[in-house]
Amino acid sequence: MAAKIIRGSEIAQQIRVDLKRETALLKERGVVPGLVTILVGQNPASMSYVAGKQRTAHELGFHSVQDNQPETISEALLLERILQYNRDPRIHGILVQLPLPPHISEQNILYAIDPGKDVDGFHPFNVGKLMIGQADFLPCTPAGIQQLLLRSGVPIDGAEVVVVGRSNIVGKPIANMLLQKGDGANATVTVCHTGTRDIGFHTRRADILIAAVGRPMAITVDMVKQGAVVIDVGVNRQGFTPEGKAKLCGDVDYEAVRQKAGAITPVPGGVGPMTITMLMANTVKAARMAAGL
Ligand SMILES: Nc1nc(=O)c2c([nH]1)NC[C@@H]1CN(c3ccc(C(=O)N[C@@H](CCC(=O)O)C(=O)O)cc3)C=[N+]21
Repeated sequence: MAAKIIRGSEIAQQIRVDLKRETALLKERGVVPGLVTILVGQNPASMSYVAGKQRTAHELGFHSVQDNQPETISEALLLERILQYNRDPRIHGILVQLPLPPHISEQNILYAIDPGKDVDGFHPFNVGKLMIGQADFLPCTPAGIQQLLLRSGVPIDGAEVVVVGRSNIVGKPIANMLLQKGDGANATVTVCHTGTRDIGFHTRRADILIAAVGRPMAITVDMVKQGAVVIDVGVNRQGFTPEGKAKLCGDVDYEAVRQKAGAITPVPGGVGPMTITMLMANTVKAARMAAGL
């Protein structure tokens, strides 16, 4: 039987309805969630992501600021802008779109963001809190994955989860989150990476397989257990649609794997829309925290 399709775009929409209501209630108390997205340079993919974030922030009624900086901006000037947003009481969330140009140290930038405004959850303080199960801000893509699983009724407690990929923004945090004690977690987690001897050996044991590799067709049907839940985090651009837009595909051989999996997320329309929505959820949370609510 073909897999159930986990529609991230629909689940994201449901969460946005709640966030919009919560934003309206906050506004009645004089608090308007404020988000700045800082984009350095003109990478087309980054421009499209940041536009999606701004559009969503507007829809929810946020105070939203798009700060575009030239590719040539110095690290010192970018740091200065961040410190300015750290002090700005209208701004509750600061997102610096990654990747940054090679002359700017990502680490220096991420360390400069006020941890209380770090809605990406990338500051080492927030990474550490996540590790000990006390996160204020879960990183957006892992938070989106967890919500997809929870809201699709996928059992996580006791499940064998295999994560393929060990990035700081997806692989490592989702592995940590699903490993925690408590609801929406308590899984047995394996993390595979480019140094893993036989990735298929591990993935075939997975009840929940999370692909965050960054390469099309990295997960083939022979690597998936019958009935497994497959979460595809890949956003790869391959060719163009007839309308001339970049065509997206994930890390999973979708057409083949959907015949074998129990459930699967599509690309687009799976994890991506959830990532943006969790950014909005974190911004609402940052605004509540700043107001002492
Ligand atoms: N500081 C920082 N924070 C991020 O959260 C961050 C980042 N840098 N750099 C790049 C990655 C990637 N990312 C995506 C967000 C939304 C979609 C998304 O909405 N995708 C849609 C399609 C969008 C399209 O058509 O281009 C979908 O999958 O349906 C994808 C990818 C956030 N990232």
